[in-house]
Amino acid sequence: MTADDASHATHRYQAPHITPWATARAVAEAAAGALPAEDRALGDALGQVLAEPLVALTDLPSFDTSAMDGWAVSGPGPWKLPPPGTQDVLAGRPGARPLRDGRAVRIATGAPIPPGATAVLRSEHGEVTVQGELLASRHVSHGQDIRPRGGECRQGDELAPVGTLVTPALLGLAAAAGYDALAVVRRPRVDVLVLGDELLREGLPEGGLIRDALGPMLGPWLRALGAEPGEALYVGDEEGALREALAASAADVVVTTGGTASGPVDHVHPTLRGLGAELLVDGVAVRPGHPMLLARLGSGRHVVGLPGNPLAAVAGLLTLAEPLLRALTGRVPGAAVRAVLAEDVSGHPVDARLVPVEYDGVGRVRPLRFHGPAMLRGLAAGDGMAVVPAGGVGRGAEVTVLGLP
Ligand SMILES: Nc1nc2c(c(=O)[nH]1)N[C@H]1C(S)=C(S)[C@@H](COP(=O)(O)OP(=O)(O)OC[C@H]3O[C@@H](n4cnc5c(N)ncnc54)[C@H](O)[C@@H]3O)O[C@H]1N2
Ligand code: MOO
Repeated sequence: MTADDASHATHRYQAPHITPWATARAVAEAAAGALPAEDRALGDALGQVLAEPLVALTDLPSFDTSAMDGWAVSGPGPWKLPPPGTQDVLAGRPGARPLRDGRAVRIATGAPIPPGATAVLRSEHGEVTVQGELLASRHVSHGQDIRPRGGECRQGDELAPVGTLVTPALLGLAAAAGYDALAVVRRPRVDVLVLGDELLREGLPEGGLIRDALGPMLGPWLRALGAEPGEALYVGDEEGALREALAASAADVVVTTGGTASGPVDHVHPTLRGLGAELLVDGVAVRPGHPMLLARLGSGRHVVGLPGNPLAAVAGLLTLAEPLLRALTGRVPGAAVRAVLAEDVSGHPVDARLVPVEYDGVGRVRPLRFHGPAMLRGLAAGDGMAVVPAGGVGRGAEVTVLGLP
């Protein structure tokens, strides 16, 4: 044995260590911290996470405003109206003239309340007499249907803390509060390397070749997890191809598919070994997907090795890529979703199982057929993946359900 062989023999890769499923997720989440902040225009920030608190840049509303179409009135009625042809008070038009006691003026929803107005009378609650006087058909209380300046927030109020996911609703709030851009955590760049000479990128499977199911699935899935995925890159099974592809990538995370097992062309372990990578997780006690791995390259970048069987790859995505990307994107974990099983689900004797499930409409989940490691049919019909502990669980038991994008 040469010195080089000896170092390999004692290296951690040579002693496969199966990590419990929950531990693997915790290791992946702890493997990285949030990436630096960047400014993004509102239109480009969806799905990123606030790197700074959202602080109101203005009072909201920023002026006293009418909540209804009708008349701005001053004091108790009846009220005198301005002569016909006088300008109404409309939304977006500044400079409403002051209203004296006993006077009223027509006003639109969202228009600034004229100085001196004490309430808004809704159009359906007022009547104009032939003498041109406005009468109310019901009592008008002081301040009625006036939205006061600052009723929602004052300038400087914190509207959302650091770590908040930028949703469509948050974009609307940010715009209302005066923002054109947001400081958000940069999206991790992820390269997807699809391994395998047997894969076709279009057309029908033939002659022992099959369609690549992972390239088309992983990009959108990674984007939903907050990443910026590149185009899938196809890496042949020849010696050295994976090493070159890893060396050429400048991404924060490289996700590989296939080649994690110990077949003759399974290059992931030997390549990582050759690069001196640190294996943080090397095999997980979960079915499908147990050959999945997580490694850190010398540059500090991470490699998530997903098994080639498509449902096993999804198990690896949910177990390792999701927590790692959650850490890199600064997302806070949502509350675990728990649901009651509508049917018994058999378990693996020692490993956890991830089983595609659908909601049954009354808050329970039922396992789906076509859940074999090489199948996506159950998953594509599903609402989530139930985590079934070793030994299985009976109908009526509660399980954790991992959501799908
Ligand atoms: N002797 C053993 N053999 C295998 C073991 C084992 O423990 N001992 N584990 C099995 C399990 S479990 C899995 S999962 C696979 C993992 O294999 P790899 O990650 O090395 O993946 P491949 O061998 O490259 O492919 C497995 C399977 O998946 C198909 N595949 C691969 N890529 C794609 C793709 N992009 N789209 C669709 N299908 C894909 C590939 O054709 C193979 O059929 O190893 C088992 N073997
Ligand atoms: O567990 Mo493999 O990951 O069954 O397909």
